[in-house]
Amino acid sequence: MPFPAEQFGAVPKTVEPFGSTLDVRVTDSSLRDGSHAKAHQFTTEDVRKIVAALDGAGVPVIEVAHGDGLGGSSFNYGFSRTPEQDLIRTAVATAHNAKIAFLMLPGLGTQADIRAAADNGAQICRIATHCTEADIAVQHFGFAREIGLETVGFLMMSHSQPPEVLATQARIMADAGCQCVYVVDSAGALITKQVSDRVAAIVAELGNDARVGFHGHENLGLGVANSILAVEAGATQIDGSTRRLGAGAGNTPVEAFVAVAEKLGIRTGIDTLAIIDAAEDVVAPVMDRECTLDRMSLMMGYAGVYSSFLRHAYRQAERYGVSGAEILLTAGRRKLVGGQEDQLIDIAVELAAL
Ligand SMILES: C[C@H](O)CC(=O)C(=O)O
Ligand SMILES: [Mn+2]
Repeated sequence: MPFPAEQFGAVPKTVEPFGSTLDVRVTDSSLRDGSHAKAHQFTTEDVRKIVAALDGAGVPVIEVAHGDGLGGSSFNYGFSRTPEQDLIRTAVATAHNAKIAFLMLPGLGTQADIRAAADNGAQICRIATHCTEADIAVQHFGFAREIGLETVGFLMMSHSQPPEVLATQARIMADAGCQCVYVVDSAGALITKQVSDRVAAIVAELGNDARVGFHGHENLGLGVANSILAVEAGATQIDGSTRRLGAGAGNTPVEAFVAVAEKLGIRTGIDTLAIIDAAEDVVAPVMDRECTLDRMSLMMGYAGVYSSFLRHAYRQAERYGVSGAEILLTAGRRKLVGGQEDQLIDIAVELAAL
């Protein structure tokens, strides 16, 4: 199989090897990307139950934060029920083996938020920018490394740029101290080869300077397939959410990815049967509803819309009595990006006036 663990012996000096037993390191994002699907209403008890189950199944990294990262709790993005640092503290106290990661978007979260998360025991700082704006994260990567955190960079809405642009942006992140740059399919719009080409371009650019990861959404039903293609193209970190608990139609389901990986001989270190049970018995009961590939989610993949817009679009459709699918199609045509949630209101108002 083309997934030798030995490849991690060659990681650059800035990147710690995963060890000799993993081919791919999975990050479960249910407690961060899933925050969008829960309208940011996670409780410490939800976190305790889910982290205990994921950690028990061998998930090596668990991400916890507001859906829009540290500092995301706001009028524009939606207020958190529980302060995110409380959620992070609970996750750290619960996990025996898993590392706890958090997300932050420069401009929303601050260095003080990063410091607080580190003080609360989080070990991995994931910094997300729109995929043409890596330069706004340079000081954040530097700071996170300075205080001893492992770093990940998210190039959001990666479908919107060609591989060579992403490679240039990945270089900016790696030079700033980012240890793994992710192709982030925020809209769930990437289709098979489009993933391979983007991952391969970044792998070629970064060489041994940093790893490459892939974060998928299920809006076109391709999360698992795209993630496997990412691994074949050289990605060594893969995101998913157990039971697909994430924005839009949800993320790559960790339990399905792990099952497929096992069959392909790709070692994730996760117990397939235990994660299948965790999905059914622990994560599903915490969800408001299943993350499904219905008309609205499919529209996001089809039109290239940021998955976190889903619940916002539902809300504005109801408020102004217009079609949610039309809101999303218009958002796709206008190429809205994360942070422009308020423009969904403008679109709904315009549709209502037609
Ligand atoms: C802030 C976003 O939810 C980050 C993410 O998961 C994505 O772009 O996808
Ligand atoms: Mn996401």
